[in-house]
Amino acid sequence: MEKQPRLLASQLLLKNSLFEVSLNRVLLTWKEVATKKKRVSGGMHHPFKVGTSHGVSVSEILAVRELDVDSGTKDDGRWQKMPQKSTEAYPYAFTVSYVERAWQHRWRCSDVTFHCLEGALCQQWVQTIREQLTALTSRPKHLLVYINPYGGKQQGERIYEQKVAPLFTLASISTHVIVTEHANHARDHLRTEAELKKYDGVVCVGGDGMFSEMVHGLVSRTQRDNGVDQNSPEEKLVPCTLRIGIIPAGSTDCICYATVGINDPVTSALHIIVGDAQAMDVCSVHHNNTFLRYSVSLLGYGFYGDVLADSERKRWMGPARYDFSGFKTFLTHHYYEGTVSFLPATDILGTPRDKTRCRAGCFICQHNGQLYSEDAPEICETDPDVPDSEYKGGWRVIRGKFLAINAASMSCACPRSPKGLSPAAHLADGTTDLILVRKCSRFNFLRHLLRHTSKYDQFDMTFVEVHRVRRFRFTPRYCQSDSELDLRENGKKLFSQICRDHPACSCSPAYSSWNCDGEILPHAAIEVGVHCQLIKLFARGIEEQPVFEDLPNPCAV
Ligand SMILES: CCCCCCCCCCCCC/C=C/[C@@H](O)[C@H](CO)NC(=O)CCCCCCCCCCCCCCC
Ligand SMILES: Nc1ncnc2c1ncn2[C@@H]1O[C@H](COP(=O)(O)OP(=O)(O)OP(=O)(O)O)[C@@H](O)[C@H]1O
Ligand SMILES: [Ca+2]
Repeated sequence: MEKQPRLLASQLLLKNSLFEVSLNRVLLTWKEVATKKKRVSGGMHHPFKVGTSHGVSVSEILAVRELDVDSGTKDDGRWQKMPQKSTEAYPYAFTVSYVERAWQHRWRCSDVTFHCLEGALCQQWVQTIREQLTALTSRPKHLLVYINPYGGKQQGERIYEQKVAPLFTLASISTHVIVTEHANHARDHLRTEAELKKYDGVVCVGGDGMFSEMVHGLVSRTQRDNGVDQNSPEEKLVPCTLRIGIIPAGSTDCICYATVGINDPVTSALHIIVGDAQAMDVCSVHHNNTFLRYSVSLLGYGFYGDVLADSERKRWMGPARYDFSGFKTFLTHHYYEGTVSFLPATDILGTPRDKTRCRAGCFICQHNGQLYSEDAPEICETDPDVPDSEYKGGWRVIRGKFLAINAASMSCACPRSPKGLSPAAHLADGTTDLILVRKCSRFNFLRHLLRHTSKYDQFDMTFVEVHRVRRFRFTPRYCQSDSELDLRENGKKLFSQICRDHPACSCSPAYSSWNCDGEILPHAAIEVGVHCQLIKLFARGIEEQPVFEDLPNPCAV
């Protein structure tokens, strides 16, 4: 890294030891200096350096405040006990709050207090650090916050008040907080009423369902403001400028997992405060040229659709409903017939079987995002060796009986499956991973499911295939027309009809439902397109390792 000119350097007291403290445009560092004098050549007394350096990136400083040492209080009102020695000899002090990395991608707010000999020096430090922070233009100053009081374990309000609001106050972020009163309250407010010009970002406190509300509100609003028709599946959508923050308080929190690495409210609040940005792909889902919904994580037909449909009736069970319904759906073992057509993404870097993972600063997302913005042609080579598939104008067509059809636009990592449904999927590469699980025995399907929780490859099975695609369509076998909905309402009739027609079948119903990020879609026949980097989150992707490899953890102080 290019050496940055020093802005300030002083010897300050920290926990009764003298430190050489230095600030440049990138780093605040401090290194212990021995207090014992040592005679060196030339007859002068020089302090000799002991201990190791501690450093924090300026971009990860949350706040700085002067301490009123005489009265023994911080200016945030909290009492602080001053060491006797420092109050006598170093009567002025300031505290720097900064991001400290803890276990498993968690971030914590840590404080370090430096004591100065003179008030002017103390003020100079505070002022210079404040100027540095003001220069960080990506940091939000005004946020619009929506809290779902009923998400997950119904702890949204408590989590926000106790863990998040104090951090926003510390970082001088002003908020307008709305506690939602009904489902889609946040979505509709964002889409029609919210004065978005007043804010630097929107935040939701809740689970994936609340995040989905934010996406729908913000994307729809942006298209409306720019005169784009959402109902046209071919339309290129306009990216949203406001970033979205998620304070996790839901049942699955898979967006948090995949974008931050953990579902921890404090960690997410800190990513918002430092003004992180992570672009994300969004899929639009249409039926017969009518817009249905957007999806950012999972579009699942068959297994995950059936799990969701069953679990919706058991919301009272809380997050455990998914395990209960998952077990039940596994036992029912239904398969569904239909045709999947898709446009493979052939011009991009990366495949769903890669060992590399989408991580902070992902090169594949950067590269493919650039390709997408240059409107590279989507050409697909034909592959005559693939059985029961056809090619039509670059599209591949596969007919079959499927236990599950899943499209994962990101890994979908979550506590149930830390590597996710598609471990090598990318957050912002303009593609979704289409996973086809064909009809197989219960035992084999269990093996496939179990591999989501182990190091073994869930795609390395004869009945599973995975394709990285830009668009796809699905048409269920028993319904090629608009009468699909009526038929679905008359499901029982159709079910028995099919069983009469196919006496050897295992009595699978004709239709499943699509699980679209945890919402049931009203149609089985859908068309899906990926919109590369349509939204931005207050996140940076999962960090691979600590930023300062050569410096010890600042929490050592
Ligand atoms: C044997 C254990 C196998 C475990 C395999 C687990 C794979 C789990 C993969 C989870 C992927 C979640 C994708 C996230 C989707 C979100 O947009 C959405 C909204 O929050 N969540 C769900 O739809 C919620 C969907 C929740 C689905 C839970 C499925 C649980 C399956 C349990 C199967 C038990 C079989 C036991 C046989 C003895
Ligand atoms: N005030 C409210 N009353 C009832 N439902 C609400 C309210 N506010 C939001 N919702 C709806 O609650 C649903 C679930 O919320 P949320 O996503 O926060 O939690 P969850 O379902 O427990 O978590 P996950 O989506 O991660 O499984 C959302 O789809 C949202 O539309
Ligand atoms: Ca993607």
